[in-house]
Formats: sequence, structure tokens, C-alpha cells
Amino acid sequence: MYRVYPFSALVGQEDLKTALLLCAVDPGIGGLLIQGDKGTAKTTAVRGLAALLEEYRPLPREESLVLEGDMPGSVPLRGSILTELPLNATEDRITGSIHLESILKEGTRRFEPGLLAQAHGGILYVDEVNLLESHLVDILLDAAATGINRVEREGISISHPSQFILVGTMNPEEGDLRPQFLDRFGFTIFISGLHDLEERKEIVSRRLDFDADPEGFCDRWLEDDALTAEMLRKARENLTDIEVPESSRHLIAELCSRAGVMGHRADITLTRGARALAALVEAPAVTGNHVKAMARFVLPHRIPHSGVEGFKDLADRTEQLIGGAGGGGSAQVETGSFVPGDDGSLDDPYDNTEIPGGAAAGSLVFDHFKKKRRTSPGIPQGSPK
Ligand SMILES: Nc1ncnc2c1ncn2[C@@H]1O[C@H](COP(=O)(O)OP(=O)(O)OP(=O)(O)O)[C@@H](O)[C@H]1O
Repeated sequence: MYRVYPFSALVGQEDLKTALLLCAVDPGIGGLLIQGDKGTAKTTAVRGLAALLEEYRPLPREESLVLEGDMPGSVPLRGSILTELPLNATEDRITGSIHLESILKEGTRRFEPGLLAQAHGGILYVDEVNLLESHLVDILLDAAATGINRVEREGISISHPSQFILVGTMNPEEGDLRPQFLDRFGFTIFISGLHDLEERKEIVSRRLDFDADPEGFCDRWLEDDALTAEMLRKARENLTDIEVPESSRHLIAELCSRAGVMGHRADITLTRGARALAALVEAPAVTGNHVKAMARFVLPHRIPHSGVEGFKDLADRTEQLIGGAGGGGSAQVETGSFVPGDDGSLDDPYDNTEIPGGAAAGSLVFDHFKKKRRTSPGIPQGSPK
């Protein structure tokens, strides 16, 4: 059987893994744009997450799609949870079209679903999204934001749900994405290769182990993938119960206003991101630390700039904003109703202690993951990493 390199076996790149998980917790975040170097596990991470979603099914997935409009009915949903969009995809292929053969042969009109139908309930991966024609990017971002694919063509109007996790990649050296498109991607992260020598060696040895014995390698990471899926499932379930207190709302407004972002999309995405992060680390409410961590994913690509500044400069400006926000400190909120686990061994995930400058989202999620793994009865202490 064909095996996929496990999501949990990725070395480091915790922000990348976290950004992907958060988009799975709340696809309404609007998708993730990964900028960065080649060979840094972007595709490996996305395929690993897809395999995890396929195996453990932490997210709801419908069997068929309900069509509305001029051709009401339903079409079966089939295929993989991961839809990869080819760069030569046409608008018809993406949105779906009227099946010509059925008109010619049977004289009836039938809707032929496209990639936006196939992606419903899964991941839509667009490698090198900056090389895609603008009107196609527009269609993808529109569906990602609204969760609906609308086909208005040839005198016909059809719509169907299309909720997916949009993941785009781009290498800025090969061309830019227009600012109006950048703003519509919920998160952007920049990733580069790892410089820690031990981590580099670990990447090679894990890859060679996987290639030599994919089955055995995947078995060793099974428990970690299962735990990640369980965290995802719980976070999805609890998402709308997470409180966003006034102090966090204030911090979000302050950060976005000081960043000088256009409109209010950043405020909304930052709120959704912080809420998804709180859900993933099992906190009952959004704290200042969650907001600050999410500001790094939400603000850099939205800060107005002259065009000469690279992502790194904008990330530095975001750090300055985070450092100076909230009167230089945290968004203080009440400790809420957190009840430690039965064994009392988990730290309070709602810990609102000020972390100077806030912690990285990847650290918050994977520190929590490691604590859970230590206290999960089914997980052997000797599991990898
Ligand atoms: N952090 C990592 N952990 C595990 N494997 C890694 C890591 N970084 C890179 N690799 C390995 O490097 C190889 C390249 O990874 P991958 O194809 O996912 O990169 P990519 O970022 O999608 O590249 P490209 O931009 O060229 O498409 C794979 O064999 C992958 O296993």
C-alpha cells in the first residue's frame, strides 16, 4: 500500500504545522499562504495532514453535495481529501461546468462538478499560486471565504457548498501576488530550511528510514498522528464555545489599527485565528498570548508597504507592534473556568501569564501537545521525538 510521510514526523516547522491545523479547526480563516524556500517540507506537511484527516476523520465530511439554483439535486462526493490544483486548470475545471455530452446525446443539461466540489470538506492545495491567472485566484479566494461555489455562466446559475482548507505556496522570487489577493489569504507564513545541525541530520535520517520501510516508519508515528487528530476533533467541537473577552477584542483592534491594515478583514481573521488557537490548546477563552501569536500569521502580509520591503521586514514590524501593544503587556482576562485534568498533571492552558512579546503559535500548540502526550495512557513514553 502507498504510504504518505506522517504529519507528526516532520522535524521542527512547528509554525507551519500549527497554521495548517488552525485552518482545519476553522476553515473560515480563509486559507494559508506559505512563502519560502524550496525543499522545506511544504508539500510533505500538506500531504501528511491530508493522510491524517483521511485516516482519523476528525472533520465532518459529507457523502454528497447539494446543488441549488437552476439544476437542483445532488452529486456524489468522491476522491481524496486532498485536491491539488494543476497550474493549467481552466475556470470550467475549477468551478464545474455544464456537461456537454449529456446535452448533445440526451438533450438534457447536467452539472459536471469541478475541483471546488471535489475539495469540499478537504484541502485544496495550490502550488505556486502566484503563477496562476488572477481571475482564477479570485474564484478560489472567493469560495474559500464564503464556503460557496457560484457558477453563473451560459445563462445558468448554480451554487453548492465548497468549504475547504485553502493552502497556497509561492516563492516571492518567482513573482508576486497582488496586494488585494494577499489580504484575502487568512494567514501567511514564511518558512526556510532549518539551521540547527541536529535537526538537519534528523530530517535526513527520518527520510531515509521512511523510504526504507514506509510501513514500519508510519506505525511508529501512528500514536502521535492519532493524538493530533483528537486535538483537532475536540477543537472543532469546542470552537464556537470559546469566549473572546473584551480585553482580547481590544488588543486585536489595537494591533490591527496600529498596523495600518486596510478595512477589517485582518481584525476578523485575527479573532478567528486566536479563537481556533485557544480551542486547539483547550483553553476556554482567548488570551493576549493567543492574539499575539496569531498576529504573526495575520498581519505581516497586510501591513501597507512600499513594495521594496520583503516579508522579513514586515515580520520585524509585526514584532515591534506586538511588543508595544496592550500598554506593553498582556490582555488581562479572568482565569475562567478551567478545570485541570483528573490527574492534575496538565498545566493550566488558560495560563494568562504575560509572555514578553508573546510566544510563537507553534510553541504554544506543540508544548500543549507534548504535555498531552506525556499524560495520554495510550502513548508510549518512548515514541519518537
Ligand atoms: N522539516 C522536515 N521534516 C522532514 N522532512 C523534511 C523537512 N524538510 C524537508 N524535508 C524533506 O525534504 C524533501 C523535500 O520536501 P518537500 O517536497 O515537501 O518540499 P517543498 O517545500 O514542497 O518543496 P518545493 O517548494 O520544491 O515544492 C522531502 O523528502 C521531505 O521529507
